[in-house]
Amino acid sequence: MLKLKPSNLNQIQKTLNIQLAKYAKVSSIDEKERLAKPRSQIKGVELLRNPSLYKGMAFTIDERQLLGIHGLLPPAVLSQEVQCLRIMENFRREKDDLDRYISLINLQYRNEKLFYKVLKDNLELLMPIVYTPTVGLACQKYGIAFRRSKGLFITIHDKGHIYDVLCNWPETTVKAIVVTDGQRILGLGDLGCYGMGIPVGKLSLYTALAGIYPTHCLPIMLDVGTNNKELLDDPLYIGLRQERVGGKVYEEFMDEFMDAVVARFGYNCLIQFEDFASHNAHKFLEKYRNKYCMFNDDIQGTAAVALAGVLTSLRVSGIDLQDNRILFVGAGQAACGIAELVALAISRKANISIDEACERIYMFDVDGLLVENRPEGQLDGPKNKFVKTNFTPTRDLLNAVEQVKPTVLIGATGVGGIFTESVLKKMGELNHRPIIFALSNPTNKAECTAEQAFRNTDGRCLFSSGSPFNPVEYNGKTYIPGQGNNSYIFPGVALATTVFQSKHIDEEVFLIAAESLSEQVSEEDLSTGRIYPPMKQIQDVSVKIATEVSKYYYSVGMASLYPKPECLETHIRNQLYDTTYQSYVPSTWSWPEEHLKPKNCDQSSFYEND
Ligand SMILES: NC(=O)C1=CN([C@@H]2O[C@H](COP(=O)(O)OP(=O)(O)OC[C@H]3O[C@@H](n4cnc5c(N)ncnc54)[C@H](OP(=O)(O)O)[C@@H]3O)[C@@H](O)[C@H]2O)C=CC1
Ligand SMILES: CC(=O)C(=O)O
Ligand SMILES: [Mg+2]
Repeated sequence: MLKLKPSNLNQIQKTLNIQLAKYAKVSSIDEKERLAKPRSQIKGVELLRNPSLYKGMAFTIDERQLLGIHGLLPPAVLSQEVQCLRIMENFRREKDDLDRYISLINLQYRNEKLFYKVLKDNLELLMPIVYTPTVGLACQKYGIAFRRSKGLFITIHDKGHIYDVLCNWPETTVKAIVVTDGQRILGLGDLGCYGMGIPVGKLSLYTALAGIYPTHCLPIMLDVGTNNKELLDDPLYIGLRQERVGGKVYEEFMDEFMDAVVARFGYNCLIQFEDFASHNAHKFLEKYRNKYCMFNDDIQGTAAVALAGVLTSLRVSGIDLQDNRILFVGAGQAACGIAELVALAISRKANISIDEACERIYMFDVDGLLVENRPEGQLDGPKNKFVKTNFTPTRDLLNAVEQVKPTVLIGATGVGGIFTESVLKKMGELNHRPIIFALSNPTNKAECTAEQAFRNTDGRCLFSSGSPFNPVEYNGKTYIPGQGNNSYIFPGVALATTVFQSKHIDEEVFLIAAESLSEQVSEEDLSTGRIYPPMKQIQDVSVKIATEVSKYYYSVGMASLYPKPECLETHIRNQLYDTTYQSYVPSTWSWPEEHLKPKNCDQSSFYEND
């Protein structure tokens, strides 16, 4: 019997390694292709139930035979383009937006590539369905809209076992999580477990607007109960039927969740906080921002999109940033987040302190203008730095506008119509080009409509809203309202963070994102009244934001991807999710025979007689 000499074993191994390394170089399958292949060779009916692999009638006859699904589909083979036509035809036939939402979400559950192809190709039409405003309606009606579970539901009763629940998620590579506890869903209040529509919707935009792989994204609902009585009585309610757990138990639950994510998916896993109640949003941001890779979209993402809108509008109004008076209506997480970032931008631009910058910023909350001597407790929290002296207390917004004489009016209250005709007219009287943002979502919570803003300011205002409005015809001119929504920011920030594996996201990132977004608004856009780039350019916008943010990550040593790619933008573009179907039939190359045998050695010398 022949036995290998141990010394020669090493040599064979070495030679083989070199050959295999060469081979691997030639045939290296990149991330995109690897993910597109049927994982673990999923076949048969299981393949038809896997949304990341499913292609519907686009499976070729060869694929159907090879994968054991021949006969399980109608005989015709359709291209993805024809499938898209069918989806859009059905979309038009649906009777209302909720039905359109349900059928699109069903498509996402069934065939991810087709869903994202259709969404990307029809962004202006479909964004208002998968995102605000319809996603708000869908959350309110989630018991009816619910078809199939998507994402993870972790309840307060899982406390002590959160890591185990995370281990039930089938994907091992999760790069981004959007998490909510459902307490402040858009401007709709506490929707408990029905709020899951928001993480699902936000992550759909991670893929559609920034090309982040859907398999890398995980929506999570932290169900700690709900204080919404209607939901507790709703027979279709999908969550825990109990009041919200708060206090120490809730905080311990959150701490355990953050640590469990790191243990399961690593320090680089990005955690986007979404639609928590204001006090919790601020508290968790302060507590976790330096310890985990996280950000709060309602505070920081919103801040960046609003600052970008202000910077762009100032190109038209011609007033330097530091010379503006900015009045916020609402002093919650969105308003305070924007105010703080604007203050940072002013202090940098004018070379003044943050306190001096805050002097240019005014706030009006449910109890009126933020002035000194309010009853105890009313001025606590981040709004405290914007309290003014020398102003008369008022609960009347028009009076507040008359006193402050703002050049910029920003609403983030969740109170529809609070910018009345007289408030808007006053803004028009005070300013040649008033800047008016009605940021509250969904549409019926907007502080005013686009039409009200343009009409009451003789078409002179620079307007944006959180939810989309149609173009407005006024005095023979068409005005295109901007959509001041954090969806212009979070996809690009998440793209840079996941591709270059930053372990933290600091405030500078949102300043950079805001500047980058503003710079991408062309003079042509401005001439039509747009203060944000058109929605159809948004994937490109996200890549450019990601490029600027990644330059910053490398400049301060926050990136973990080394060696640093030569061109950051090209590297980002190479990572993007591709919605075209991949072929599942093996390509025709064969393993080259000569790579299997060790070269330049006499094989007989490897053996010795037993
Ligand atoms: N466009 C976008 O990208 C985003 C939009 N939003 C929208 O902004 C809105 C607010 O969200 P958020 O900041 O998180 O909510 P919060 O609950 O944190 O803040 C709401 C604020 O509005 C104030 N308010 C309520 N009623 C009135 C009133 N009648 N007059 C004046 N102020 C009032 C509240 O006052 P008090 O503090 O005294 O209670 C509070 O300061 C929501 O509709 C949300 O959808 C949020 C994030 C992003
Ligand atoms: C857009 C968004 O994040 C919100 O309205 O809460
Ligand atoms: Mg939100």
